[in-house]
Amino acid sequence: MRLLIKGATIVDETGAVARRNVLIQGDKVMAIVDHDLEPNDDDHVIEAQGAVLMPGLIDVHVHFREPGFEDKETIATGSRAAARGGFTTVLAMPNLNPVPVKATLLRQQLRRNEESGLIHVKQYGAISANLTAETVSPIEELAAAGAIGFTNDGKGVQSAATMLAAMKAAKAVNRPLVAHLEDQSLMNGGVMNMGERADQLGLPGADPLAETSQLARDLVLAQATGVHYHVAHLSTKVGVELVRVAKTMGVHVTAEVSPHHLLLDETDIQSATQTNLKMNPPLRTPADREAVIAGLLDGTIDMVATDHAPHSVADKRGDFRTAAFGITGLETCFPLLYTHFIESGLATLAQLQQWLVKAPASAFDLDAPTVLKVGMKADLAMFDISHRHTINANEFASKAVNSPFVGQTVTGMTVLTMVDGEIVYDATTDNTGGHDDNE
Ligand SMILES: NC(=O)N[C@@H](CC(=O)O)C(=O)O
Ligand SMILES: [Zn+2]
Ligand SMILES: [Zn+2]
Repeated sequence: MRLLIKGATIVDETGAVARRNVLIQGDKVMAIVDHDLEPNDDDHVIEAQGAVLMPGLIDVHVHFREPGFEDKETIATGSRAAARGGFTTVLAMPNLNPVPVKATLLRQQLRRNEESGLIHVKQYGAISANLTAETVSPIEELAAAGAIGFTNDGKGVQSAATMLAAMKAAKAVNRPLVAHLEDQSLMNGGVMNMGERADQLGLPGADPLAETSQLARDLVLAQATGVHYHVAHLSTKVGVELVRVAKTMGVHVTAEVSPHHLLLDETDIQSATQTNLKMNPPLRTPADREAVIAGLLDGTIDMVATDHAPHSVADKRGDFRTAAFGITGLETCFPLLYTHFIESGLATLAQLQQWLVKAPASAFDLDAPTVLKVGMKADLAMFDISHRHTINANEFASKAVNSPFVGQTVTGMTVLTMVDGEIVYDATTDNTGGHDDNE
């Protein structure tokens, strides 16, 4: 069977926006034309009516929780959430139980991802055992087993010697080293950003120097080793400045920012019970938020990654002192960015495609399509950008509902997601959600 998508809005190879008819056969895009295509009798025809068709989105930072924490999310539910968000490739974090810290575990994990994943689920290996050990894991073996990169996400690498050894090993196998920046000695048991807001709420604040001092250290180590160093969830103004300077110094550094650090800051926290505003790194100041926006727009920050961090309702219960760190992101990313960056006129559709497709694919050397063209693998997502809706936790395909964006009205909705030419999400038959109102 062939799939004919009529009247889709695309960003073509030159970056121009055009209206096209797109023919998909097997796992490939066979034709992209501006004239009518006569469908065969058994062709599946979809009227796009101007919906935006792009290569499937790529998220280099997700938590799928399986094995170890299946009450929060599984590979099946996480990848359904990804498909519903228009993502066709994700890179899954290793804060699992067991942590994939040797080749046998990594291979098992890749098998799980392959068997249960509705989309392409790549896997990071851990820098060290338990995400905290000072001895670096067997990175060469893990790379040979298929690790896409290395990180202890969830924990900062406390020792410079450990980080240096990890970078040397990652450089030797030509895989990226991804850093969750958190110097434990500067955290003060913080549950939000240190400063006036934390004081007003009477909550312990984490010093932003925990991020920036470790970043400064790592950039120096990255320069010395030549490793590809990738900054996870960059959240501070000084951090953006450090990355900017490092790039001019020739350090091989890339950086991601999360939608929530672009769109929220600590002033959004009105009460300690709003636990869906609790995550690591914490929401920072308005000046930090402005700086990460500017950094994304000027290319200092390369890409957006959601840090999809599902937690159960029980884990997010209580207040900032007790609730788990982290929020979901896969199902709200596109509409939030579309609404606040494209519709508002701050950026173009081509830039959005850069942040969510091209930059992640190129930084992590992924075999994913990055531009809509004939012959491309049919990993595709289509978004209705005339559709406005209010984000509703009941509709999430994720097991989790811990999103601070529930209740916000946004523009843009995934209508179709395809992986290798197979439809993995279709809004017209979407019945993935199933959360009770009072969950
Ligand atoms: N971002 C978070 O607040 N939490 C993440 C861990 C992480 O990304 O550091 C999680 O695994 O829940
Ligand atoms: Zn992290
Ligand atoms: Zn994370």
